[in-house]
Amino acid sequence: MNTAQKSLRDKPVARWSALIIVSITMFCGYFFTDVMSPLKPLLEKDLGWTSGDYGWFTSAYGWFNVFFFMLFIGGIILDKVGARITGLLASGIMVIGASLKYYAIANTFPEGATILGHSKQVALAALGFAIFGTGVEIMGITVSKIIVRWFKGYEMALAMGLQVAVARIGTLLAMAAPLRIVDYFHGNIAAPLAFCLVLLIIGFLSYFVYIVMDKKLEASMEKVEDGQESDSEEGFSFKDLKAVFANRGFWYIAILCVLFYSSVFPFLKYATDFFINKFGMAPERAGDLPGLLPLGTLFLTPIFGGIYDKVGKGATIMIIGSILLVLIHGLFAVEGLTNVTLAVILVLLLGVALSLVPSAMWPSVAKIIPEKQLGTAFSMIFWVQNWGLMGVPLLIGVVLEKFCITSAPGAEKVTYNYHIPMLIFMGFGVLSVVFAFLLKNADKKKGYGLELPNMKK
Ligand SMILES: NCCCC[C@H](NC(=O)[C@@H](N)CCCCN)C(=O)O
Repeated sequence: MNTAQKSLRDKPVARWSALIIVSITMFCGYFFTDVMSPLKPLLEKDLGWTSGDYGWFTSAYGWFNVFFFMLFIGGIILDKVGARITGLLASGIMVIGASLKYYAIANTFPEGATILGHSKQVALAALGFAIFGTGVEIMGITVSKIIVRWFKGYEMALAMGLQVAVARIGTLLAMAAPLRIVDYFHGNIAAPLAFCLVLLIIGFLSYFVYIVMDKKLEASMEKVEDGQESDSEEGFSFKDLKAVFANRGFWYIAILCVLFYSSVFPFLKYATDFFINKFGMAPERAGDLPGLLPLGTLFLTPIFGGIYDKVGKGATIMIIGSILLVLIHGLFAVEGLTNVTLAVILVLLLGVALSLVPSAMWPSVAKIIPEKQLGTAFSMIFWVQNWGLMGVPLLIGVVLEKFCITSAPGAEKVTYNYHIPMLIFMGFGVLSVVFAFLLKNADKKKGYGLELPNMKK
């Protein structure tokens, strides 16, 4: 009898239950990450923010991750103390950061009070978002490692795809719900944040259930020969870090990651405003259009993940997704193309791209990097990616304010031409294609197995 069968991870109900629990925590995190995006026009109109303020505030998500190496520290903690404590800390940090952001938006501050050249409100909201961003990103690497722990040798890409799909429901709600919630609460712009905060607390509490499951898994793994993978045994070492850095495949995937995501998530931060300005959509409905993007990914990410599990072709999937990005942002950039049906099609296609690349990229990390270095590797990839999540929204905000205003100075409503921002997003797409090809080439030479199925026969 195969003793490996006795581990808890070998029981489908157990591993899928673990996945559901951690997915709920991430869902809440993704909802909060993007909840302010559809509110950009309102922040400008009601609270007097500028595009520059908005870009700066949005970039705060990555501040601590990038400059204080919080992902790196999170990765070390994860590898040292394991997913139980790290996940609890991370989701607690999410709640703290979100509370501060809510406080900033829900209150008014004396006029003229500034911090770092921004109004006190913008600065406090940014600080809250920076704290939250640290928590949600560390939670992201923790969940990645949890999935590998439970699903390696099983439906790993499908599981990662489903987790991301559930998280995308959070993004979907973040696009479609906030303006409706504001409306329902008679123009209270902080109401969507309060709603999200409650969800985050639920996500935090649900993580306690995972902790119980993880303890049981560890106990069951101690009993089997070939599954001795307890958290305490996987310590961080600088040797591991050196090994990760010395791996060319790691760099290709990390650079592809920052380029690809730089043209998707920062785009989402401005998408509502873009559709209002370019396609003339009514502000109350403009959030619905970017909401279509995560909608498609809900179904497609697990489908593409399943294809990768069974058929392989991971590197090719990433190339196709990157090429799609170039086409989509290229068409968005064309001036005069203002047909709403076209916008819907392009957003849906962006959803396809956002399903293709992540469904193949994340499971591929586990093929390039040995499991004991995975915590370190995921944290370093997220660190590289956070430069884009931080820098690109800031860049777009500055570009909009400096070069794209089309309304007369002092006009009640500021309007923008999004041509240059869309060209910037397209540029990231072009570079993604280059790095996706480099990755495929490296796979051929080094034999990572990116074109091979994930599932054991
Ligand atoms: N197993 C890894 C899954 C990562 C999913 C990936 N998330 C990220 O890259 C995060 N670092 C940033 C999320 C920003 C959310 N708006 C994803 O595709 O969502």
